[in-house]
Amino acid sequence: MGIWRRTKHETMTNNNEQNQQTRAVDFPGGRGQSRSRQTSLDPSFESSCRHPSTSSDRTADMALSGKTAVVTGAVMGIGRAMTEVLLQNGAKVALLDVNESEGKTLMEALEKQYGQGRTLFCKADVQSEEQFKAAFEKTTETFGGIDILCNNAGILNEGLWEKTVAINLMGVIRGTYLAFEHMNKLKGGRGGVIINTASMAGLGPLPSCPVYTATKHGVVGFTRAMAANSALSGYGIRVNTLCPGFVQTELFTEIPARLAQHSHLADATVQLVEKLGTITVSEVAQHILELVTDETKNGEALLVTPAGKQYITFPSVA
Ligand SMILES: NC(=O)c1ccc[n+]([C@@H]2O[C@H](COP(=O)([O-])OP(=O)(O)OC[C@H]3O[C@@H](n4cnc5c(N)ncnc54)[C@H](O)[C@@H]3O)[C@@H](O)[C@H]2O)c1
Ligand SMILES: CC/C=C\C[C@H](O)/C=C/C=C\C=C\C=C\[C@@H](O)[C@@H](O)C/C=C\CCC(=O)O
Repeated sequence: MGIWRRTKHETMTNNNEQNQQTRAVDFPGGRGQSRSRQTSLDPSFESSCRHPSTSSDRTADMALSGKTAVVTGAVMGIGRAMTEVLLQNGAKVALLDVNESEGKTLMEALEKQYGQGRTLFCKADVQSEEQFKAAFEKTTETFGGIDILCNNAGILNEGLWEKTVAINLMGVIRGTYLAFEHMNKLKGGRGGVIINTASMAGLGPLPSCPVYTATKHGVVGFTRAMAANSALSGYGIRVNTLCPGFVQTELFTEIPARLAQHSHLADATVQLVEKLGTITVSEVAQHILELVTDETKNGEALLVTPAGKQYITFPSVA
C-alpha cells in the first residue's frame, strides 16, 4: 500500500523540504496529490507571513512582535510549522515536546535562523500536569508572560485508545486550563488566544479511527464551549480550533498499524485520502495567523483542506 510507505526517518529528515514544497504522495493515477500553493516559507509569500529576522529589534513592526507563544508538539509536523509561522511574524516561542534530543537541536537551528533569545525548548508531556505547568512557568520567567497557546500535540493509535484520549483531548483541556490561569484578565493576566489543533475528523466521522474521531470532536466541542465561557466571563481570552484534512507528517505514516483492530478499513481510508487529497504542514500552519490576530475570531472551527479554508457553521440548538 504505497500511500503509507514513508518511514519515520524519511519524515524527519525531510521536514524542511516538507515546508518548502508541496509533497506528492504515491496515489494511483496521481490523484489525491496535494495542490501546489505558496507556503509560509516560500520567498514570494508576503501577504501574511514575514521573513525571518536575525535580530530581535527587527521584529518590532511585525504582527506578533512583543507576543509570546507556547506550542505543544512543536518538534515535528504541524507544530513545527506553526512555530515557524509564529517566529516569522515576530513572536517568541516556547517549544514543548516529549522529544528532547530533536527539540534541542531544532531550538539551536531556530535561534540561528530567527535570532538569539527568540525560542525556548521545554521537555513536557501534555499528559503530565507537573511538566506542563513547569513549562508554562519557565516560559513566563523567560519571556515575561504568555499571549498565545497552540495545543497541537496529538497521536493516532487506535490500539492505544486510552493514551489517545489522554493526549489528544485531556492534553488540550489541561493546556487550556493552565493558559487560562496565566492569561485571564480578571486575575492579572493580559488576555490572549488559544488555538487547538483538532482535525477534519473533529467535524465528521473517520470510520477507521473511532477513538481519534471522538477526541477531535471533543476538542471542537471543548473549544467552542470555552470560547463562549470566556466571552461570558470577560476573561479576555479567545479560543479557536484548526481542523486540517490529511497532512503529510509522521502521524500520517504506517496507517494500517495505527488502525489496530480497524486495519481492515485501511482501503476505505485510502479511498478517502484519494478523494480529499493531502496538504503540507506549511499550508496548514499559515492559517493560525488569522485565528491569532483577528480579534473577532472566537469559538471558530477552521477547516483546511486542499480545497481551501472554510469556517464551519454549526447548527444552532438554542
Ligand atoms: N497529519 C495529519 O493528517 C493531521 C490532520 C489533522 C490534524 N492533525 C493533528 O495535528 C496535530 C499534530 O499532528 P502531526 O501530524 O504534526 O503529528 P506528528 O506526529 O508529525 O508530530 C507530533 C508532535 O507531537 C509530539 N508529541 C506526541 N505526543 C506528545 C505528548 N504526549 N506531549 C507532548 N508532545 C507530544 C511529537 O513528539 C511530535 O513532535 C495532532 O493533534 C494531530 O491529531 C494531524
Ligand atoms: C488515517 C488518518 C490520518 C490522519 C488523521 C487526520 O486527523 C486527518 C483526518 C482527515 C480527514 C477526515 C475526514 C473525515 C471526513 C468525513 O467525516 C466528512 O464527513 C467530514 C465532513 C465534513 C466537513 C465539514 C463540511 O464540509 O461541512
